[in-house]
Amino acid sequence: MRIDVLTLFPDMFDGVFGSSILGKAREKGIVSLRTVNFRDYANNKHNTVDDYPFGGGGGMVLKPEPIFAAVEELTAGEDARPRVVLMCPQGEPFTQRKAEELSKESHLVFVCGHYEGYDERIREHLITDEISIGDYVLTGGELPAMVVIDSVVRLLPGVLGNEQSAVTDSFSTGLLEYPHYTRPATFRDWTVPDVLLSGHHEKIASWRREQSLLRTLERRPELLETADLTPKEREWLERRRACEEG
Ligand SMILES: C[S@@+](CC[C@H](N)C(=O)[O-])C[C@H]1O[C@@H](n2cnc3c(N)ncnc32)[C@H](O)[C@@H]1O
Repeated sequence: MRIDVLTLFPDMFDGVFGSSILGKAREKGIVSLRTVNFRDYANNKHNTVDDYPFGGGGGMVLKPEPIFAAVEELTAGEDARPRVVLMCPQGEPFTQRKAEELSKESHLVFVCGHYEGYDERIREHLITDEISIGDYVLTGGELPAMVVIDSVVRLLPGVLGNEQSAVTDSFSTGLLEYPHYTRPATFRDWTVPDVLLSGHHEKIASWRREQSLLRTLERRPELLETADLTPKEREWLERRRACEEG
């Protein structure tokens, strides 16, 4: 996969793109991660990328020309138009489903906004997706782009080793993940559930599924509405719910 990030602050990505899973994915050649400073595409002698908003008001607005020029150069000659993702607090809330969807693409371009925002024509005529990482406002799109890129790249085949798997991660199954324990089996009188020490794979799998269901019921009950559950599991959850309420 190829990922290009348009930003005015490329240095912000150095540590994140070179460390942990992203660094390894890059070393293995699974992903190419590149930052492009769209100030280099400014079409004026002072390299200005922002201007005052028409109609007045506070804050500066990112101009369309440098961002269009950068995206058009990065995507020139490609048969299919790549996804061009704008980081934006007004965008679609980011989810694991969206990460899965983006991980199927061969080329992604991320556009990081700054200041008050960007000229609306960028949204109307250049962007294919707008993503928000939550209902709060950050200074720029760099941190949100890092969040999205990390969650997409860890889903690419060959990125996660055996020691870590995305398959059972929270949200991948539609549920929250079950609790984990490791050695020692007893720590300060607190013991690990017996079943996990039993070596009985079927019992362990069924305990984990039950814990996943319970945890989701307690913390994110709305996820259960769309989760892939058996009729037996739905009945069991209903009984649990009734017990808790009654
Ligand atoms: C200060 S914000 C602009 C907010 C804008 N005035 C508004 O109210 O919608 C500057 C840039 O940071 C990025 N940004 C801020 N919060 C974000 C969020 N929750 N998700 C994604 N991007 C965000 C966007 O790229 C945005 O253009």
